[in-house]
Amino acid sequence: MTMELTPESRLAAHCELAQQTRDLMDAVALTEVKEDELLAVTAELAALTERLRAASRATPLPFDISPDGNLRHLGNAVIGGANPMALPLVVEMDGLTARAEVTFRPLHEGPPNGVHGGISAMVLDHLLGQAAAAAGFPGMTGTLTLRYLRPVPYGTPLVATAEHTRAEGRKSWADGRIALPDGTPLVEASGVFVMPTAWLGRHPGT
Ligand SMILES: CCCCCCCC(=O)SCCNC(=O)CCNC(=O)[C@H](O)C(C)(C)COP(=O)(O)OP(=O)(O)OC[C@H]1O[C@@H](n2cnc3c(N)ncnc32)[C@H](O)[C@@H]1OP(=O)(O)O
Repeated sequence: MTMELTPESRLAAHCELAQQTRDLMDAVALTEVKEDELLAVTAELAALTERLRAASRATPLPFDISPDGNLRHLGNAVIGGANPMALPLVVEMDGLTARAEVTFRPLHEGPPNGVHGGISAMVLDHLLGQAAAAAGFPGMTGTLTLRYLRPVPYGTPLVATAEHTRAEGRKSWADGRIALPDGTPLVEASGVFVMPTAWLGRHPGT
């Protein structure tokens, strides 16, 4: 794991850029402006892309320690504030349960008016993994099993939760779900997380 010391003000500016980019992505997905305007905006964006590429890294921002002392990963595709692909999901621990409020956007459409199943899977993969890690059993996803019970709407506040259930050697298990605020489950997930051999010795008890 690489740790970097980057000034907080620059990281905050990077996160603002990522948020502006998310807003742009939403606007692109929904725009109805005329063709000449599409072409003009495309040209402006191409110029902006080149400005950002003037100084570029090979990989997204790595794990680091935030000023409040917590491990964070601003480049992560699910929780990373500096990654425009990320929702970003804000995961909180409620006892041993990992919990995140999530409102999907039209950008996440799979079936008409619903969220793509792969997007739900991505959120649950992360949340289950974080629950296992918080319980002291970090690992890579080995197997993720999903049960899609009801279509997942976008534009509606939803709640995603996950909890570690058991561990055996390098393997650990977690369950989770995405649900309506009244608890009605929409998607359920179970996952097996395996601590790679290369991680052995880096974590307590391994
Ligand atoms: C806090 C942050 C949370 C982040 C959550 C996000 C998680 C992710 O998205 S991770 C990315 C997606 N996952 C991957 O890329 C994983 C790719 N696969 C791998 O790296 C390896 O195959 C890995 C690590 C899963 C297993 O490799 P390795 O350690 O060599 O396994 P191996 O020694 O053969 O097996 C160890 C045990 O795990 C089991 N196992 C191996 N692979 C799997 C699997 N895919 N599913 C279930 N069990 C498995 C084996 O049966 C064995 O069990 P037992 O000890 O009972 O015999």
